[in-house]
Amino acid sequence: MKLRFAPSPTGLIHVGNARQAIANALFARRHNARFLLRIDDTDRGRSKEDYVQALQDDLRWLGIGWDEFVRQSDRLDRYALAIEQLKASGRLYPCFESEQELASKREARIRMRKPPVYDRAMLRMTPQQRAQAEANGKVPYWRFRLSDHRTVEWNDLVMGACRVKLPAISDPVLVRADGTVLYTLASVVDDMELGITHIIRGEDHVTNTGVQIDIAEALGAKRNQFTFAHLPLLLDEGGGKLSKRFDGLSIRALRQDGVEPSAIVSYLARLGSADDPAPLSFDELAKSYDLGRVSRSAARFDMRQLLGLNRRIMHAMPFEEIRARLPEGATEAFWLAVRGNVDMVGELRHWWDVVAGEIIPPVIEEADRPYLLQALESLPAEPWDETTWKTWTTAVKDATGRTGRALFHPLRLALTGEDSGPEMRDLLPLMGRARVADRLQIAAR
Ligand SMILES: Nc1ncnc2c1ncn2[C@@H]1O[C@H](COP(=O)(O)OP(=O)(O)OP(=O)(O)O)[C@@H](O)[C@H]1O
Repeated sequence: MKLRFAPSPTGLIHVGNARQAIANALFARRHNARFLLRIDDTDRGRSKEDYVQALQDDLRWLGIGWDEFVRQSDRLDRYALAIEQLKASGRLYPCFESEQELASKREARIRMRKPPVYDRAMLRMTPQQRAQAEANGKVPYWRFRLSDHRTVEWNDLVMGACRVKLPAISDPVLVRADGTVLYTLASVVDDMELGITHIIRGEDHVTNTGVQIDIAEALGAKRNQFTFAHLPLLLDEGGGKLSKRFDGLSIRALRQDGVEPSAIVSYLARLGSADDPAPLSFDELAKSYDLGRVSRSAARFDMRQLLGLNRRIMHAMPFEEIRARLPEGATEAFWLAVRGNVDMVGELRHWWDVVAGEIIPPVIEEADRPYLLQALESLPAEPWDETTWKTWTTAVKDATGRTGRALFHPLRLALTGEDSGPEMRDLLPLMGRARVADRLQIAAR
């Protein structure tokens, strides 16, 4: 068995693309299959080298590796051979109509209430007419002649029984006038020659699949040579289509925000499936990965759910795993104190400033200011440990008669600048007496 993920390097990969990469990688791991990363860069105008690098970095960062790597731009000679084969068998035919001519034909068909399918006029062209067109300086592009009357059927691992009626589709252009090949053909040639057995991709390719099965068979593929799985598209939070052109939900942006790769993988692996997203390792996810449990309707990306998963992963993360990404000087005690209160790594800086740096002095209610100075008088001498907060607040309670929120809240606010956060019991020894005394005085002003 062999699978492939085949992105086009036309932008930063987003969570929708990543969902396909993850589905392929998990399925490959589950079935001990080979996994190929194929760069679909036949569109030279839109493909960028920087994106080829970026998508590999993003996949590696997600923990997705591959056994083989190919680029379509290195395989142009293979496509040229396939083109010759299809020309020789009469399945590729030259066309000369301009965009404008095609558009007016389409409009005419729509007016006549006929489906706007290409009428194959060029198939009826005589050799003399063709010679005449070329003599006039026209260079043909080439369409694939789809099988007549055929309905292509396959049993999709996600969508179930699928059918694509070829007569309802225009013969696809496979070679442009400048001789460059289109993705539709290049992809088929690669899948056949590189031994791909399972094609997992987005639902946007369902029609392509009907066409590509017909092309593959014209090139000698067996019936049902490939097994297909089309995953529904992932929509953004507003229900819109994700695009590489807007990078808000790119893997790169989530990484920069400090979201954990394992949270993204866990979330996308199970989003829109019968299994609830859970913080699992890649191997654990692979063990139970089942395309039959993926829903057939579009899934919607939900940032809150992803952050919820991220939070769960961070809460359980040992110090050694996070160490390199903590603010400089941060200790294990700091990590254990704050990890229950952060959604993302990016928020750690703030809590490090709270215990070891500066905070913006909070605004304290007038009535609480003298209270803070009273509390300062009861502040125990160092050394401090996790019992200090209790000892101190008990003394403050006895001295002031305050209890509950009136006792604790002004102290938390004065010391951290926040209404809530990690346990004060844990923060206090990290702050140290001098910083605590200082903050009480500043807040009481
Ligand atoms: N919103 C989406 N949800 C799920 N899968 C998607 C989504 N958009 C694209 N894909 C899938 O991502 C894989 C990589 O495709 P590709 O790189 O062509 O992505 P694309 O976002 O459609 O690119 P482009 O915008 O450059 O056309 C394909 O399997 C495609 O079906």
